[in-house]
Amino acid sequence: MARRLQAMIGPSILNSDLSRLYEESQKLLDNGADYLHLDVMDGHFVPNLTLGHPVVKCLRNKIKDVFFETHMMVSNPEQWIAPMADAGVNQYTFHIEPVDNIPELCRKIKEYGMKVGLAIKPGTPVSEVEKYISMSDMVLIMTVEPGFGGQKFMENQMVKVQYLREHYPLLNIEVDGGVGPSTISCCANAGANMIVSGTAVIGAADQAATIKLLRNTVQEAIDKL
Ligand SMILES: O=C(CO)[C@H](O)[C@H](O)COP(=O)(O)O
Ligand SMILES: [Fe+2]
Repeated sequence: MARRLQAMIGPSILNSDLSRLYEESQKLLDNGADYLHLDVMDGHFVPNLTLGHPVVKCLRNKIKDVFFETHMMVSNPEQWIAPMADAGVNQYTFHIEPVDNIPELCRKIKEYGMKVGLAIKPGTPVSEVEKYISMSDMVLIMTVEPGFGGQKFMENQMVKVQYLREHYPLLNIEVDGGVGPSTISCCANAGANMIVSGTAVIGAADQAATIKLLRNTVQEAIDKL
């Protein structure tokens, strides 16, 4: 059977009550999340700090069979490959902007048994990431400036998603930043299939219904491709 794109919702726990990281994560999964998007910041690549591999490892000890993606907003992504692999991360998504040898990093991430995600900031042209698609499992198009949750969705980034979907029909394309019920159609129609949503899901009165709405909107758009 031919491979088919799948709509997947990966909530970001960035704006949740981080003192209850496990409970908040488990609640998201019980409410239908397909994977967890864990935002790692180093206070250098972005002006904020979040969590690192020790916390991811503790979370992994409590949540066994769920796909963990770490979104590495760090200046030296090479440094954290081994610790994140050891922490049980499934996909290591890094920003290409500060990296000199992207193929080498992709190779090393795979060597450590993780999938490769390539992320670009809003100001980075899609041509910069296109060169490395064959070495990756997913491309992340940021729809806010990385660093903080709760920002406004940048609709002008959809041209990048459209371009990638048109040229790479089976590529996993993720969007991240300001995505929720009011912006999901835009992402779905452009061709994104992996959806990160933080504030909109965490703050939803009905988390399960919100996750379902996001996934259904994306799956319907994919099925029309
Ligand atoms: O990478 C991120 C910020 O740099 C977060 O994943 C993203 O902001 C999700 O949160 P929200 O949906 O609230 O924007
Ligand atoms: Fe993120």
